[in-house]
Amino acid sequence: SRISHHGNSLRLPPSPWQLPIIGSLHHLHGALPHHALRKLARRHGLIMLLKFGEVPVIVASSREAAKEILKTHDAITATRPQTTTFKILSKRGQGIALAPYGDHWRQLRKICNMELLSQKHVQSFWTIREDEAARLVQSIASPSASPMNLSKMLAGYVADAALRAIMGDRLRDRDAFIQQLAEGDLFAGSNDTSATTLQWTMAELMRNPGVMLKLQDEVRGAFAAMTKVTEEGLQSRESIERCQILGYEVPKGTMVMVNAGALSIDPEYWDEPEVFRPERFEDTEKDFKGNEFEFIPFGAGRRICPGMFFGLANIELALANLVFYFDWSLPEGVSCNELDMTESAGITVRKKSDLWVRATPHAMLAR
Ligand code: HEM
Repeated sequence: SRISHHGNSLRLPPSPWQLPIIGSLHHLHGALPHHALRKLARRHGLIMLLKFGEVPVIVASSREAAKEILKTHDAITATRPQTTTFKILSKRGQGIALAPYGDHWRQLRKICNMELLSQKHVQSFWTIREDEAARLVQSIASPSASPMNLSKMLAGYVADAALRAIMGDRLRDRDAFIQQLAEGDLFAGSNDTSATTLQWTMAELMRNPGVMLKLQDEVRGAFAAMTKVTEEGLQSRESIERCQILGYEVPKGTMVMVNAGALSIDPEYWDEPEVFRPERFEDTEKDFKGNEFEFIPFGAGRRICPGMFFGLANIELALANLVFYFDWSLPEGVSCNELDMTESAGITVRKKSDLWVRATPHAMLAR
């Protein structure tokens, strides 16, 4: 369809059919939102215009469109929509992640970048991380005949490591505190993402014993001479001005979404994208830091995740410890191909069911 601007007729992106009040929302009903959006994009194009109720939303599902939004027009699209729902969710824009692009956000972002989440600060928390990783290893090593809920243990590790970095100490009533924090701020972005990444990674490794063995060999080889594993070794935006993306008009105030999940499993850019094959990154220089728009797990542009180094540091150390110290197996009667990999809906796509596994201490733990 077309709109008129100063007498010129401008081309809007294609849209699926809409209903009067709910707009395009019925197209998202019944499936996980990121799956439904990917399916719609296949039918209507790599850039399409939806309506979430009254709110116009541009969804970009190609590398080129993502680049135009997150690089060329980043200053125009870096704000967050201030709809009533967003205001409630963001406690009127006080938390950084949902704050509109402006002075309040700039100040919060500065604190994140210069203080808590700077690479220098993140490095300085290494003793906390090593300490928490050691506690995780100890709790896994405690002898028990029954399988353990690894999802829960990983979530606990991530929360303790983050809390100690932010607050200076572990909390006795951590779980209740997390429940409160999960509603807002910095902390929710930190915990869910890192714990979920670790849980999916371990689940994929359990399903792919060949990859698990390779990773164990690598980590055990690297740390063989040492006594322990050490550190040494979403999104939605809004346009504040009108602009054009791939020749299509994006009117001022349109919500703009880059479907980063769809890009990261698009066969156009990836060979067998749904197969867990970490080796695919061995021979490429592919960057995950917001420069290659088919792979932006931390976003890109002005609103790129400020907690990238913090998250990666926690994830890498925990994963290295898990595969260094233990051999892993599934509970009796569950085979690798039967492992439940169902996703659940949410800002972070969590694993629906917890990961239950058995850990056998590797010989190195005895040293
Ligand atoms: C695996 C771990 C993580 C992943 C995959 C991840 C991913 C993301 C993504 C995709 C965004 C949105 C970027 C955009 O809108 O363009 C984001 C924003 C954000 N993340 Fe993370 N994140 C992770 C860990 C963390 C951690 C550990 C922290 C804090 C300690 C954190 C704090 C934030 C904050 C504050 C924002 C909002 C930034 C803003 O709006 O300016 N994240 N993250």
